[in-house]
Amino acid sequence: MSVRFANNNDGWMERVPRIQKELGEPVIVIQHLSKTYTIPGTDESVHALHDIHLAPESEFYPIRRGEFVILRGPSGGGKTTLLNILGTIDNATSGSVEILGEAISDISSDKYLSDLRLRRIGFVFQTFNLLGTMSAYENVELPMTIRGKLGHKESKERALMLLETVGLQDRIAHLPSELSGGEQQRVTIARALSNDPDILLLDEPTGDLDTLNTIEIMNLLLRINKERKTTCVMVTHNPDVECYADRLLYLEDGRFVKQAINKVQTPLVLEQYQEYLRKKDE
Ligand SMILES: Nc1ncnc2c1ncn2[C@@H]1O[C@H](COP(=O)(O)OP(=O)(O)OP(=O)(O)O)[C@@H](O)[C@H]1O
Repeated sequence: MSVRFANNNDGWMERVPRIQKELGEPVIVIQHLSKTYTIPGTDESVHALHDIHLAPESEFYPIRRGEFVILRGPSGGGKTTLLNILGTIDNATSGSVEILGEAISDISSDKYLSDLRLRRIGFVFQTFNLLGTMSAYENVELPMTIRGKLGHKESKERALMLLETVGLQDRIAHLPSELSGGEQQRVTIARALSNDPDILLLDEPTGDLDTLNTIEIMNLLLRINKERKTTCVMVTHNPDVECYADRLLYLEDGRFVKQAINKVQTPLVLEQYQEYLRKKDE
């Protein structure tokens, strides 16, 4: 699909389809973003992203504060690559990336980027990545201890409050190995929220979960997105959770090929969804 450029940036929000929810200012803007991986020891390279945009001038406009965006598309399409670049854990080969009004570039220092990640971006992956020797409570408290902004009492209170938010007030002393997959993912989400990030980046957060836990985790994310206005960018292969997004972006062969808007975010209802899955299997 072609990228349509206007003559200027003025009034781009007028072109954006209206949704029920109020969104804020742009928090992710990318222009001419490309990523090529070179395969070590060979002349071969893989073009994971090709000149993509999330920009005022493009039909794929910037991601705005409070927006819930789901990235979909076939395997190898570039979804994780894009998420890693947005999370500043990988570099673009060319193009520009602006996160929360700050330009990210090759010359951004490691200290600056790690500080940005610690303060303003939360990560949730398919595999829960919890520290196995630490309790749920200690896992959630850790990023606050690393940041060092809160005193011990405040960070303890905040960790307990976050564990309550994700419904794990009765599991605070459990080790990850003593928790179910859904519970571990809740701890990961609580940990990702510990420094009150502006953006949550989620890579297949329900990939390892059953139907009930998928719905519970998606409902939790929806609540966080709406109540805290946390911008969510989530990669998933599950088309059934598209209803949770404000916007769906489809990436194929390293390019955005399609975008769809949900005027209203709609949670799945467990019984109806189970019935739908049963009928689909018949
Ligand atoms: N570290 C790497 N080195 C070389 N090639 C890579 C690397 N990471 C990703 N790629 C390649 O870049 C392309 C995009 O990969 P990416 O993981 O971003 O796709 P994806 O859409 O997330 O796929 P999936 O849905 O299977 O997770 C693929 O062809 C992949 O093989």
